[in-house]
Amino acid sequence: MSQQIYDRVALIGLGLIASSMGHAMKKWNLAGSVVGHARSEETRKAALEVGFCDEVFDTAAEAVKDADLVVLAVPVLAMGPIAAEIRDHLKPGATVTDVGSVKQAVIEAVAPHIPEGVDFVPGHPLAGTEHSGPRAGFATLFRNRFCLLVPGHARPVAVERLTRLWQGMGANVEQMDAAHHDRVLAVTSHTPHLIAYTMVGVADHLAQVTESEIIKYSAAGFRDFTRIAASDPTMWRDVFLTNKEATLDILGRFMEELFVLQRAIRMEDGKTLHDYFTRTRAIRRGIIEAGQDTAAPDFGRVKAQEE
Ligand SMILES: NC(=O)c1ccc[n+]([C@@H]2O[C@H](COP(=O)([O-])OP(=O)(O)OC[C@H]3O[C@@H](n4cnc5c(N)ncnc54)[C@H](O)[C@@H]3O)[C@@H](O)[C@H]2O)c1
Ligand SMILES: O=C(O)C(=O)C[C@]1(C(=O)O)C=C[C@@H](O)C=C1
Repeated sequence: MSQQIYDRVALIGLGLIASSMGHAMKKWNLAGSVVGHARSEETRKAALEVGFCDEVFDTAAEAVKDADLVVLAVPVLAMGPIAAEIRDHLKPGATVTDVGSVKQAVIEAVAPHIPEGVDFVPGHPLAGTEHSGPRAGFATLFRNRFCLLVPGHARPVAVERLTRLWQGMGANVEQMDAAHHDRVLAVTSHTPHLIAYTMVGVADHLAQVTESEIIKYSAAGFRDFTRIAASDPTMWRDVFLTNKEATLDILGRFMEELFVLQRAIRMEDGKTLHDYFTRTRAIRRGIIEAGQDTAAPDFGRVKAQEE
């Protein structure tokens, strides 16, 4: 049985990530109580019904009162206004964190509202699904996934405590600076999502392929694209608007490579295609091998948490 790390945790925004955190904190007894706020009554009711919140509040200001940890789990562009709303209601000594997919923009928007005596430790769990809302969460979402923390000026004791919470939820925690985070994520998450959205859009626009054919003949690769392209539109709109430069840079490089392959196909240059695919296959194998070494399930710890 894990040890409680916070007495009271307030989740602001009760969607996939917040509900998964709530479930995980309850399952492994990491918080004395979990309270929450969502704008809609329907979402607040769902959070109580599903059981990942003990109490819900109509406003974020009420929810954060007395909380030791406040988790901002709303779309990236909503973080700043929420921080402004809660600033005068935070408990002295509390920690504020967020789970946004972009870090520099969140820090710029939130940090100015963090009062003296409160620590801000931005974070980002590298785990998700294409589903959203309070019924989408599950306790094991973060298990064996990375959670990146960007501690900035936060006190080490606050960073260490939040690290223990994420570890308790099964994540491997690492620290990174915000600019590097945004660049890495532009490569590994943001641009791939944009490509998936585009590919599904292209298929949709092809007049000669009817919708039923797309579904009927959907091969595994395309189905994976449709899964990714089903992700929440508000969340991803905010990601691209706030990680603009890094995404545009990676997208530019992507298009350069695409033109190389396009030319190789037109010129029937099989060697270029074969060499390219050999290189990418090695990258995929490297990721899997790295997973076996570093990000592989720590069965001992997970088992201990389950007991
Ligand atoms: N879904 C993923 O794969 C994933 C993974 C890691 C991090 N994130 C990040 O986590 C955060 C939450 O994402 P999620 O997947 O849980 O989303 P979600 O859509 O499931 O939930 C978001 C919640 O925020 C609320 N909300 C939306 N706009 C709001 C506003 N203006 N003011 C107040 N509340 C608002 C929604 O009603 C909902 O309760 C985002 O910042 C996202 O970038 C998402
Ligand atoms: O698995 C998925 O559905 C995801 O897209 C999760 C994913 C990712 O790109 O890996 C999406 C956004 C995040 O900020 C973190 C994780």
